[in-house]
Amino acid sequence: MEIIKVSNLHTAFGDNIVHNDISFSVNEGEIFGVLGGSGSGKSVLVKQIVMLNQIQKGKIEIFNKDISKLKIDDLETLKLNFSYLFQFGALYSFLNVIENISVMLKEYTNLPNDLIEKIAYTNLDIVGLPKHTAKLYPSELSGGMKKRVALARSLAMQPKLLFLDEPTSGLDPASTQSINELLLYLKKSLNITTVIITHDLETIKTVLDRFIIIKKQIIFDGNIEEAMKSKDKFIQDFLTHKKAD
Ligand SMILES: Nc1ncnc2c1ncn2[C@@H]1O[C@H](COP(=O)(O)OP(=O)(O)OP(=O)(O)O)[C@@H](O)[C@H]1O
Repeated sequence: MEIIKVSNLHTAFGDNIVHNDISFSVNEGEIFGVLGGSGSGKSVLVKQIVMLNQIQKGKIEIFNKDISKLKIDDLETLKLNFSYLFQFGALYSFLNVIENISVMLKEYTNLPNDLIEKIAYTNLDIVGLPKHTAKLYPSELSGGMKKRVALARSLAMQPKLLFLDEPTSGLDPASTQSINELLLYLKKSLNITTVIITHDLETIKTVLDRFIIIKKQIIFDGNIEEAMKSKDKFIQDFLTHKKAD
């Protein structure tokens, strides 16, 4: 089942044409990648899907609903179904780990505090962080741990759709691998549909079910095996990192 359907999207800022007739869809339960060189419009595209940026021309449907036609109340309800980790890992420095994980639950639900704490501890465990990290502050965490806390905070709202912008950026290879393993574990255990913007070759090869590569238009839509077989030089260079940035 298609969860997101983007049709004939055009986006331009002045003379700068960023998206020229972009169409693709994301299926339920898959980990879908949005790839492309720097400035190719990945962030703008994802922000349009999560309704942080306006759609200029074209259509985006989520759960079969045209998001530009929804009334404000229906939009707010729809937004509760997804989490967007913009600048993945940005935590509140003055809150400890468990308070950071609880933030959204406190803001968007009327659940009692003891239940919020229980949910927060469950999500701490889901992302593989031991209980004793609960009272630590962000300054006391490694980069990989911060990303896990940010992920736990998003998962606490039980989203059906998760958007991750560069989930492994700034991490060493070992931490990157463990975040990639976590993403695969989450897919298996929670069946969330995930859209990831990434440049990381390991993530592209091991985590993504399917991906698009954009360069004004969609120049590739498929899985890693299909991409590897492509004769297109840009795609080959992209997958060997000659053109990923
Ligand atoms: N509000 C805006 N006003 C004008 N131009 C914008 C605006 N937002 C984005 N752009 C332009 O749109 C293009 C795409 O930007 P975007 O941030 O989506 O790129 P990206 O693919 O995510 O790049 P990167 O990998 O470097 O993060 C860029 O040329 C950028 O300068």
